[in-house]
Amino acid sequence: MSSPRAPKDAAPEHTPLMKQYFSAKAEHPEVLLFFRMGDFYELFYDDARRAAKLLDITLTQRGSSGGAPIPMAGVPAHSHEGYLARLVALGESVAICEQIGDPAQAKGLVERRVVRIVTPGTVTDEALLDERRDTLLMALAPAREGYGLAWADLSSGRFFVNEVESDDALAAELARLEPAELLLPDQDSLPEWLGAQAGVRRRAPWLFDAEAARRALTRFFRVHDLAGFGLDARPRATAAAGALLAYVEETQKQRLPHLSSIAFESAEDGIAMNAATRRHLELDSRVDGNLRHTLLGVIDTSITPMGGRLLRRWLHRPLRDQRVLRERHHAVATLLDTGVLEPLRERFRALGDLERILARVALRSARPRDLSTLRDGLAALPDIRAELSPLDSPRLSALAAELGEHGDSAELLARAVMAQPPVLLRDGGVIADGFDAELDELRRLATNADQFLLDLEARERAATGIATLKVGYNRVHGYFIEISKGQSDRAPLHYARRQTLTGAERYITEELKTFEDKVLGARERALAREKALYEELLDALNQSLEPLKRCAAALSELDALCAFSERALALDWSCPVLTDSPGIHIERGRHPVVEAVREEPFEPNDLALSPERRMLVITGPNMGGKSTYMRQNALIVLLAHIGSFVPAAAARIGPIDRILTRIGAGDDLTRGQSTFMVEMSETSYILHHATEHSLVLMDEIGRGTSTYDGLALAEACARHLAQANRAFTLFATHYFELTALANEPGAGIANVHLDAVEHRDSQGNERLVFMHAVREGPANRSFGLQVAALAGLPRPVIAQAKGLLERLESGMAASLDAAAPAASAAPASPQLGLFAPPMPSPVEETLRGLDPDAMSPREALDLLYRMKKMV
Ligand SMILES: Nc1ncnc2c1ncn2[C@@H]1O[C@H](COP(=O)(O)OP(=O)(O)OP(=O)(O)O)[C@@H](O)[C@H]1O
Repeated sequence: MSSPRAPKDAAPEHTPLMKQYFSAKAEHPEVLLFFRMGDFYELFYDDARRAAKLLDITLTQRGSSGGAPIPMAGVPAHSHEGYLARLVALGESVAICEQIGDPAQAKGLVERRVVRIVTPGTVTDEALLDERRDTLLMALAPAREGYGLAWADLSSGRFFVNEVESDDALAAELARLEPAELLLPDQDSLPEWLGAQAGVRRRAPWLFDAEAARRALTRFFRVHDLAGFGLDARPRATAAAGALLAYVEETQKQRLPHLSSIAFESAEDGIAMNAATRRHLELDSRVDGNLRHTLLGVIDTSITPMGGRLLRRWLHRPLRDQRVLRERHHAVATLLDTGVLEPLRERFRALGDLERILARVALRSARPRDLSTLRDGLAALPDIRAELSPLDSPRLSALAAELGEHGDSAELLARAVMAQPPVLLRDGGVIADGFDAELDELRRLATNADQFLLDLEARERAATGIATLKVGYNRVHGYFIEISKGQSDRAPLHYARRQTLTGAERYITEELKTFEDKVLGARERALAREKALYEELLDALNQSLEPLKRCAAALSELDALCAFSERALALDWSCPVLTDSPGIHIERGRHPVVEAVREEPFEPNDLALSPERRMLVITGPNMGGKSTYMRQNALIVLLAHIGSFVPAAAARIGPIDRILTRIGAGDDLTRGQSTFMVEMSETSYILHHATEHSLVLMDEIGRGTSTYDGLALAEACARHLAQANRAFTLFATHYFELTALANEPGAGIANVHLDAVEHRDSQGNERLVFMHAVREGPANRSFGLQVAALAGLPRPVIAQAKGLLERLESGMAASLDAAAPAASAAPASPQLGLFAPPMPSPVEETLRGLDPDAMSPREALDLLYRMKKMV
């Protein structure tokens, strides 16, 4: 951590300015200190070295203090936001030390104070935030069993808590929420992987004390107890919330009226997905970084950033409550059927990011354009309500009611704020003309001054008859009437001498003095008045903060639901049916992302899973579409559970508690685990967590190790999933042996396959055409060599492989003739069976030919030695 390394014993020799710096730095040793000096924020010592490296700015020196030169780096105050954004993105925190009061008025050193600390999880400045992603601060309170979790989004005011019982559940929550900053108690007992999370900040363990937290929270929220937040008898969550609040208060150093309540978010209410599942299904990220080719990339056509953030939250937390989901589905259908979709979406364009604007209003950092956007947004409300009012949808009606009226705020903003205010309040011109008489007067004075002076000059010339008389101004003496020396004896008596120059005399009159008093500083006073009015405006808006926040939340949800409708219409999706009876039935389902990306038409496929048919073993050629089929079904189930329509002709889905996947592509080798190790730990997670309400995808399990080990593991896992977990499972495999599982009575396992056909094209080249259609029964060929040829393997290698394959297959055929009845499950054209009996070995031949009863002990021992040599 950075700290000034200044010579300690030389402290008395430090300059007063550096003493001021050290005292500020001493309070914030762990973060970079931006020390305001005039038009710059300066960093010193180790902070300067660190910032120079991170920001690629020049490291210089500023004189010396305490007998040593002071390393220094600085950023201009007017453009410091860009630098802050970069530091925060790099996980750094920055304490902002401002000059307090007016430097021009200060006697001696101007006072300086740290006014706030910008940290990755607490930023609220527009420039430092990702528009379409929440920025979360999280605190974690470990208990003897499980953990308490609290997370807050200061840029919206949302504050949640939860409790989890295991490390697995904790990891899943971290993967879902991806906090920008994670507060952990500074103690050794935490699992090692937690410390390796992004954005970890260690805090003193006593900050995570449940009883102290309860007191701090009741004080902060001004409540008697925490029962209203669902926090009574939840010491773990309370401790986490308290630790979070302490950090927020410490860094923000101001009131936080938008943090107005805490909500308990139970993990059981959502369909559980762990980090691997989110990654495998490419919900909102991809290994190649192409975000358009993710599920979110396809479904997010929301208009407002707040709508987009809500959609992402929904996507990461599919719900289990079918009543809520049915209401969303109904709302989406209503928007579609009634033709209000486009007019409504058009209105959303005026809205902007009301949610974050309101947070900045609460934090009093809202800028003029935030207020004009809020004004325009509120002005759009009556039209939005009018579009919604005739609709017959419970959810839409509830949202219309949540919007509220906000006539007072709308009217106030319409009167108070200029049509197009400047970016910053600093130079004024924000408060509209006609809003405040005093401001109008001050502005009139400031702008009319020039004309007044010209008029005065003309009048005085006429009155005195001195044609060279001039009215002027200088900083020291203020306004004056100037008459050349030669004419000065003609100056009227009421002219009071102000200044004598070599060639001229300068005078002041009563009228000019009065004018001067009024005008001098009119601009400054107008600005001060504007700032005061701006603060009053923020006060007034803060009076209505809660209803305004509810309005922004309702608008976000409307935007998200409209995006679902728009997608359903544009992509021809249908409304899923959620039922209480277990099973998943999908007709003509498609993969939303593959379909959007591919130029050729997508082949739709059905899925039927029920309590009697729990597992599908999926076989077929490489490139045949197995992975696509599995993922599309998971995505359809997921979309149905966030309230969206789905890419299928029809879908009927029973209760689902988890989606669990093991899919090979994009294995994360950066975590220092081998491919096989990753495969097995993900499989182990699935076998431990899948229930009879879970949807499990297993893609080519066992491929990461030797063939026999792999097959044995794959079969054992498939059996366990079908018999012990009893999960709804899609099991894609190249191990043909697994197709025999379907023959076991009562196992609930069926075979489906994908196919390809070979044909010669007009040039006589062999071509492989993938059918992409899922059919009942096992596949009969794997086309591995043909796919390898397609991939460009050299012809001699393919030719040699063909020869080897033929030899292996003929060996197989011979052994199959004599083989056990298990082989009867094999198709007419056999694949190579790994567990088929191999050719007899010389040792076996020898054993078969001997008669142990006819051998002496000595002969038996000799034979044993000979056989040992044979193997
Ligand atoms: N139903 C479909 N309709 C059209 N194209 C499809 C369909 N399914 C898959 N595809 C295309 O085929 C490609 C290969 O599919 P996929 O990766 O699912 O095959 P696979 O059987 O899992 O292959 P492997 O066994 O080699 O992993 C996909 O990238 C996609 O472009």
